[in-house]
Amino acid sequence: MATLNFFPKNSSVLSHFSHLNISQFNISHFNPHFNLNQSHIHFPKHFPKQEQLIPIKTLVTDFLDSLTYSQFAVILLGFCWILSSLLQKRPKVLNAPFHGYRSWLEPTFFVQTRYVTSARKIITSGYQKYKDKPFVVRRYDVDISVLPNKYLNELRLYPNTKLSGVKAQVRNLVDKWTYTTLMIESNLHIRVLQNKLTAELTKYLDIAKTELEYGWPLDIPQPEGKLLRLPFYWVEVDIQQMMRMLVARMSAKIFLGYPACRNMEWLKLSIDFSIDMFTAAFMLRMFPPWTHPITAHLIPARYKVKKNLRTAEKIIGPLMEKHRQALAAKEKGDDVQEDDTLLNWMMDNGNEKENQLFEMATRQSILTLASIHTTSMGVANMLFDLCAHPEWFDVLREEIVEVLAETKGEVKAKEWLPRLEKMDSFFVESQRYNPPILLAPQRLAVVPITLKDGTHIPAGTRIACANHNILNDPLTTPNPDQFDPMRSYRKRHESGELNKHLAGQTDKDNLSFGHGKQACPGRYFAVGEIKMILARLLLEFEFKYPEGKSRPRNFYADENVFPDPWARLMMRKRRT
Ligand code: HEM
Repeated sequence: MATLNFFPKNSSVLSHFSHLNISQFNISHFNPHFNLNQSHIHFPKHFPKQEQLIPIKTLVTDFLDSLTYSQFAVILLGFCWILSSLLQKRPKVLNAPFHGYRSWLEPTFFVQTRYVTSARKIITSGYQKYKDKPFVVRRYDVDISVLPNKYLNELRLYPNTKLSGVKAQVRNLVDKWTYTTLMIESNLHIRVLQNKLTAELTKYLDIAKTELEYGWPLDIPQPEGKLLRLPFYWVEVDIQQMMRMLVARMSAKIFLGYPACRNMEWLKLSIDFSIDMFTAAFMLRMFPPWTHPITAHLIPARYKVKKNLRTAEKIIGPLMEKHRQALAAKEKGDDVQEDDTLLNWMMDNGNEKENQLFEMATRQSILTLASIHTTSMGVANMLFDLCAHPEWFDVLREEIVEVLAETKGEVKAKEWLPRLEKMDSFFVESQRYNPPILLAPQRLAVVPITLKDGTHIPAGTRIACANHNILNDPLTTPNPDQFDPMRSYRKRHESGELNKHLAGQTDKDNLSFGHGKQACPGRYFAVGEIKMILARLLLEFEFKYPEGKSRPRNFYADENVFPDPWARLMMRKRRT
């Protein structure tokens, strides 16, 4: 086997190191509790003499000589990895303590590795320990300074040029290698949600409903189903996948219109894109940025992202061309009928660059990333919670029947949406237990910021709030361990604040959709979709857990949360 012959025996290479002063290394990176200046740490007054180093030197040379080229390459890469971690700038809130170390001896790499699966434990113990003070958790790629929510009212006044949500998001996606940089360059995808979708919410919910009706017999098994047949006895189903399909159809209808919303290639893409993008970014974050030019090419999920984007171009291109032709025909005075799609609005309101095919196709794909899994998880989690607390099925069903009676079967979202108050309250409670993320909102400090009480946030610092812990703090939610789905319903009616405590509204205690001007711009549409799907499911079907199963546990990948992908439910058609 070929081995490396590094140093001729008795070479003087090692003696070159004897002049180095150990304190030049940033040992605190390995463990921040390790302070070279602490008086209880003693170093010998003199470094060993050259003759004393000879046995070590022989050992090292023998070791290096025995290595194969590939072993050496792995060791070299590991060395560079550690070195670059030491040199990488990881700004944090000044004087905020690091949290998550098991002892002062534990290397940072171990803490970062534990964060991948134990972020919940680390953040929760930090929240309990520091409560009113900032602390720092360590992810492979970034240190996140977790701030108490007492700062939120002050922080929300900073514009996104100083505290940026989108920059935090694209860093999470490792933008340079996942084609998401365009989210920073233009906010067209946010403007369309704020100025068009939310401004005309009930109109778009009604449009989405037509697609729900189309997809219902295709995605939800039923006795007279076209593809899937559900007899009147119990059948085990993958409820999460069903919900993803329905939500993908509804989103496609409002974004791209007919017939693209029936294009299976687009529907598949809009479900897969999030998974591929998340996996690619998650893998990339494990490696230091200087390795990305190499590692990015070794990550299969990134190729899938690329492939998805090529497919998106293939589908979006003809739609853009069609709209351009329609505009030209309208200018000539022709009467042209078009679907009222968000894509058309984006084309009409976007500049030349935003209207380039690659940009538009990527932006549409990013919108699927933000909207489909989050919303479908919302419905699936409500069903999981209902099956764990089945006494609430009838309460929600009664409300739906009442609303249908009150509105005389009116199907317009404007009528039914605000009346499903108990379902709204149930969703808020379900989200309290099952947030999609443990640290929200996340912001990147673009400039240095000093808060009123002197807390200093250097430029480049990632800050966030422990949304899940805040909402589950007894000070925010009395008896937080009790699943009480009518909490916000009672709050509204007891205080007379009928327009408050609703799903989708954010405040400093409820950050499930983020906070401030940069809060989720699709949240009201998401809540409407969730209510629309759940109401129909509850009216037509019964649900329960398979024999011996109970509420599935949540999985964690860094601070992201998702329900057990293998969880199943039993469903059967209701005999009404
Ligand atoms: C239950 C469903 C959803 C949940 C839980 C959710 C949650 C969130 C959260 C926590 C944020 C970060 C906000 C912040 O930093 O303050 C966010 C951002 C965002 N969401 Fe949602 N979301 C949902 C549905 C949707 C839908 C349906 C859409 C699109 C129609 C959407 C589009 C976006 C976009 C574009 C952003 C980025 C905003 C920005 O960069 O300023 N979301 N969402």
